[in-house]
Amino acid sequence: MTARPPIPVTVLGGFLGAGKTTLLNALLARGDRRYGIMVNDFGAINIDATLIRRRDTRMITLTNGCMCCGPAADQNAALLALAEGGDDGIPPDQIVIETSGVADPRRVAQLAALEPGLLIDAVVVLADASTAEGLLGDRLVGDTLIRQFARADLILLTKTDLVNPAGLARAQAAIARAAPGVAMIASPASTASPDDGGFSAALVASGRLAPPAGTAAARHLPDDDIDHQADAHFSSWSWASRGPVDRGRLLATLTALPPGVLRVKGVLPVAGADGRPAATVVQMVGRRWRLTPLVPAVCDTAPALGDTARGIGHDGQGALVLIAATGALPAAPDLQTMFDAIRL
Ligand SMILES: Nc1nc2c(ncn2[C@@H]2O[C@H](COP(=O)(O)OP(=O)(O)OP(=O)(O)O)[C@@H](O)[C@H]2O)c(=O)[nH]1
Repeated sequence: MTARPPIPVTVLGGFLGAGKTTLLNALLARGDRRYGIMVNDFGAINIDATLIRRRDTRMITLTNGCMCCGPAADQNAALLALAEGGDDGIPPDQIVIETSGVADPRRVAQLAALEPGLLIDAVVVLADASTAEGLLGDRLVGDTLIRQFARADLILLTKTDLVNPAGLARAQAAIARAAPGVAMIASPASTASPDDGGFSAALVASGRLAPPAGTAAARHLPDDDIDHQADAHFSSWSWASRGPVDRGRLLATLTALPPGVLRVKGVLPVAGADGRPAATVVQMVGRRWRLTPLVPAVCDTAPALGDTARGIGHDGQGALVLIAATGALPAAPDLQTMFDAIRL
């Protein structure tokens, strides 16, 4: 009997809204490999589980907290379930772990590496070219980004379409100062895109989604460099719409949020001028927001294990998660009042 070769595991990290789910969707859209996906989201509801368009893909979701600080047993039990394959028992060709935007992806990789059947092939950390410089210098969140970048095998600059060449050069310089010696690639702005099939797809197709040879194993920093309390620096608040919401009031509410709110994401039944609600993905990264129709996940396989987001986007169900540095999130009753007022 021949021993089964270890399954390669790619850990996808990067700060809140850097583009991890977009990249993952581009990867899945290629349909060339059998992926096992593990998604960890920060907040009480795993919105990413709804946004990942999986096809013939086994997915496990872990919600809340930071995977790197949560119980290793939970993460590794989930990974083992993925590695065993679905009902057909066929193991995936590759496992991709999307960490939450506040996690230390290297720590996630270190825990996964404890499993004998798995082989870490890369910790890939995404950097939003339009926000990286500012966030790296931010008193509240800068350390989280520095740690993520410094412990990466490869840094991918996303959103290069949103910056001019000088802005891109500043972002690259700031990241290089935070993570000296870590390989970094950016796509030409012409191929960057907010949608799947843009930057991420071009990157995946180019075969560059792997670290230069020899760097993957080299970046094992001492354990005391790990911030085990990363998730304590961030707070989240979630809201269930329980019915349709008004588009105009939603936008007014999003733009009225204080700048300390770093990330808003969710799926809501949004009613436009004709009054008919449509399941809509709500994305806000910093001050930049985007509403797009929900593309239903293609689920040829069993529902995601641990999927707390099932039902969201259907039957008038909607939910939003807000994330901010601890102390920067408005009081829960105030948020509740603001968002309750957008209901139809
Ligand atoms: N302009 C532009 N927008 C992008 C790009 N990549 C992603 N986005 C947008 O950025 C927003 C956040 O993208 P996600 O892929 O959800 O980011 P994420 O890292 O998974 O977010 P979290 O899981 O909350 O940390 C979405 O509105 C995307 O459409 C890009 O290359 N250019």
